[in-house]
Amino acid sequence: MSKPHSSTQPPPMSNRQRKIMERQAEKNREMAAAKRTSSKEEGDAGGGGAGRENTSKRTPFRESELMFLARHPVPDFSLALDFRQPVEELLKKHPKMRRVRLDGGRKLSEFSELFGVREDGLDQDREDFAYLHEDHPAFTPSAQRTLIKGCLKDYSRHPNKSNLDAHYKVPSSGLWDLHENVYLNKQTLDDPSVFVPRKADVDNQANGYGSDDDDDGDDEQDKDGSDSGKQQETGPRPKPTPPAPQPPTKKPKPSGDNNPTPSPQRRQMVPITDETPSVPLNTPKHDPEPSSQVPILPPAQLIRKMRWITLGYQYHWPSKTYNFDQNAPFPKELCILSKAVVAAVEDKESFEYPYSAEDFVAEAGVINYYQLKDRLMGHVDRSELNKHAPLVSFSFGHSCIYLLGGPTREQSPTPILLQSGDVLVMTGPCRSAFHGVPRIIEDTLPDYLKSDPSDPEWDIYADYLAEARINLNIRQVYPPKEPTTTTTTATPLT
Ligand SMILES: O=C(O)CCC(=O)C(=O)O
Ligand SMILES: [Fe+2]
Repeated sequence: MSKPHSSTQPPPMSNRQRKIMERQAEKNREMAAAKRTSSKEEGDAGGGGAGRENTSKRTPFRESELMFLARHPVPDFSLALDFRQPVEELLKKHPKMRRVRLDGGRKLSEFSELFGVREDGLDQDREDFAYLHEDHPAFTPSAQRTLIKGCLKDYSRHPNKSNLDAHYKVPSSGLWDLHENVYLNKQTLDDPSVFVPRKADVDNQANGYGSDDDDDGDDEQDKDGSDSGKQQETGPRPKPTPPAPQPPTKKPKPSGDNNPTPSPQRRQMVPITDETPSVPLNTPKHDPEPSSQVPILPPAQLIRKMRWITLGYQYHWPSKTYNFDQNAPFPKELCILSKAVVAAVEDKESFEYPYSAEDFVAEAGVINYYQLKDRLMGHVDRSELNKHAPLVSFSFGHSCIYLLGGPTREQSPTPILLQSGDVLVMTGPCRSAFHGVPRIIEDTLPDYLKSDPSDPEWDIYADYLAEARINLNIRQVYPPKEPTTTTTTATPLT
């Protein structure tokens, strides 16, 4: 029953009025977000940071970002390269595109059974080309589900770090397990231990959370002034000495300096600029102060605030460099998988920039977790010492628009529709191209990820994916141990 409205209250709105107002509010939010991002970028690039976007100075990359992140009008998603449309149409629509035959190399399924043979027999030609047809995803639905489970449950545990670690004392068993316990009614929200406490509140207290393998290095850092976080076994591969640090063209800002109310780090809002140092610096790496303001949330909500986790050599976002003394064990299946992808595209005649799969070692990875409204602004991944090794990237869940630009933001980017199960390899000059994800596209979750009648455990993952995209990307950090002569032909990458 609706209440009669009093004269002091505004008159009730019609549905139409409400819709118009909501649309306007959304528009205002977008414009404010675009302004914030652009002023951040201008600030980072030393462009004055006036806080206002000078439309005449917008780069083609920025124009493209703005077009795809707009909600009204809805962008024309058909502008994006869709590798699953019939190949003739794809090539006709995008005359600059080439089709690369991969049949000289080994089949992906020889490397990993995650590239298994489809039960429906639709396998012919599947591995012949560097891009894919709708009926021939690189990953079978069940392989995608396996990797998604890995990304959410297994790889997100310590010692791998997540953005939440800066402010929360996440238990060593992982946030997903806690979420699962509540989801499966093994624990209820009446149980205080299901709420992950703030780091600021529990630091220096015996709290039952954390353990040796929960050590994030913060305390060590303060103690001795160096980035001496947890030392991990680095394995049999000797660490090459990193080249002498070069002074950055612009001083990297100390972390958390302009973030008075820290929230779980949103990597999306920290674009990497042209001036980001191209080699890791051996400077102390400071983390933001744990905030006493971050909300205490039920696991189902906190899990949606997880934006990234790092695998292998732990990446330090505030300084955009690696922590070379924090090398978490790299999941073996991901080493095999990424090597298989590099092998599939190695040394083909069509490529001018071969990289030998033998030289490829998966040493670091990032898993990006996107909620539907999230975005990752244009950047170049330039923190790895090895700028020639391909970057191998897997997409799961909702589709996105991926903008692939050139060496500067001046080059107009190519929008690519990345769908669940797609594999993207950035290699050759493309390895140092600007790229970003301005848009996750709603209602694009494939049916096979919405439910799995054969797996009752899948429901919790399906719920999460109903509003999410996951990107797993894998990098080689160091140059190969014994470089082969064929790998050094690439043009220098800035
Ligand atoms: O989400 C993606 O597809 C891209 C992620 C990315 O560029 C990165 O993590 O550096
Ligand atoms: Fe990237």
